[in-house]
Amino acid sequence: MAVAELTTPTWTKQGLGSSHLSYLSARTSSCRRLSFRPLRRTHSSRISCSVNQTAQAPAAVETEVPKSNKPDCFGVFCLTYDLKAEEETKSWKKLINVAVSGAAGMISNHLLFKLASGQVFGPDQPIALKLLGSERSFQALEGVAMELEDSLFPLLREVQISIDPYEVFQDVEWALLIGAKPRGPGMERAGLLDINGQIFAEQGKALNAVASRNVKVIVVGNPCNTNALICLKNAPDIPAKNFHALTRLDENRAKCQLALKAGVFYDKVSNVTIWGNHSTTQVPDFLNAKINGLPVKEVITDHKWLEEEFTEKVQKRGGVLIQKWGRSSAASTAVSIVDAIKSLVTPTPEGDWFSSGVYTDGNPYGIAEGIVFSMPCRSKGDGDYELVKDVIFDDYLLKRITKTEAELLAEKRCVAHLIGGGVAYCDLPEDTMLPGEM
Ligand SMILES: NC(=O)c1ccc[n+]([C@@H]2O[C@H](COP(=O)([O-])OP(=O)(O)OC[C@H]3O[C@@H](n4cnc5c(N)ncnc54)[C@H](O)[C@@H]3O)[C@@H](O)[C@H]2O)c1
Repeated sequence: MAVAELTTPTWTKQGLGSSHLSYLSARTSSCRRLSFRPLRRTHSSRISCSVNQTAQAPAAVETEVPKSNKPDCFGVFCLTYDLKAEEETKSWKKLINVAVSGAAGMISNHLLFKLASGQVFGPDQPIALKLLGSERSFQALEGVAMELEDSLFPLLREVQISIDPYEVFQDVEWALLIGAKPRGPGMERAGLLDINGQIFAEQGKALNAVASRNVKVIVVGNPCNTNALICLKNAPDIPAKNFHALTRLDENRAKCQLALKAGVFYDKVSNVTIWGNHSTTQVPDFLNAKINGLPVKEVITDHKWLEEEFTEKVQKRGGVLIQKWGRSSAASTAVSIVDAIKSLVTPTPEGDWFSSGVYTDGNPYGIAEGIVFSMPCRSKGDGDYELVKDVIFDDYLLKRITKTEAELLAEKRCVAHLIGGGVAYCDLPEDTMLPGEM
């Protein structure tokens, strides 16, 4: 069934201040009828479907001035615009609440519009966006919300902006945690782990207190694996399995490099795992990866390239991009967040898998427990995942996995004070932040 489509509305200002505009008419693409429910009115007023899109003069409304009963909403999203219950059950799904932190940042500037358009959760999934920013970014956050208003996305039913995670995370089913502090001049990596770790400890506590008990959390802000660990340790009432650290951009970059080397389009590349940390110790796995269903090592016979250049190309991609573009890779990161969500809400194609940084407890590979480590996952499309069992290892792969594992264990020691592990002890061997992601 076609999705309701909001068009140029006839509107009226109702003395509530400039942000309180009331939609009086709307139409659907299939010319169905929508109901409009001004808040605090006793009746729903049914508006006929109209295809007339010429600008109409503002119409006076003679009923009591509607006031929002959604104290935390933004502008036009304080008004309810919903389908009649019986239409809703037939066509649209129940509203989902999605929180995005760092919502005024560069990555979010791409991601939010994908979420609101239906590209991520589907064209029948209405969405409430709850935007978390920092104090410094609050005005920019209002700007973002205004752009969302002006985009007239039919599926976008609510927008809330705040700097308080306890407000923003209320009842959320997805939390996309992008906001983090960049590394300041002279700041050691350990310093960044601590400063951002505190943000994720607080956000973990807030999720634990107010989010849906089955919330899915994707941590993007760096260092994302250890931030995800901190977050999940501070949210003991939410399954640890629900927390992810984003390594999908690395997977996508690895697929692109393999496709380029093999001279095939990237849809022919499958079964690519990124093992470990989202840092320069990450391990893009070419042993288990396939091209046209064949092992990569059979298709790319230049094994020296695979062992010596491929990994570096994946790791340095962000840095090269900054040199060309003058800014970091926000658009492709947003795309990879979309990919990561879609991988959890749609069944994984037969025989394939995707990478995600997930909690290691119970993993079948012998990786140390109690850390967040990127591993190969499959999903039935229900938001959950299972780890893939039928992968192979050789000495080359194991050696590198051990190195990235050691790094994550060192990061864990560094943030012990934030995860209930006693006194922190920081012995990070080297700086392994990915170029371009400070
Ligand atoms: N995992 C990945 O694949 C990947 C890829 C690219 C970037 N990153 C990381 O994502 C993060 C965001 O990148 P960006 O380019 O959007 O940065 P950005 O600086 O453009 O945006 C970050 C936003 O977060 C906000 N913020 C800071 N502290 C906050 C807090 N406590 N709560 C809410 N918001 C807060 C800032 O005000 C800013 O608006 C960085 O840490 C970056 O390193 C991760």
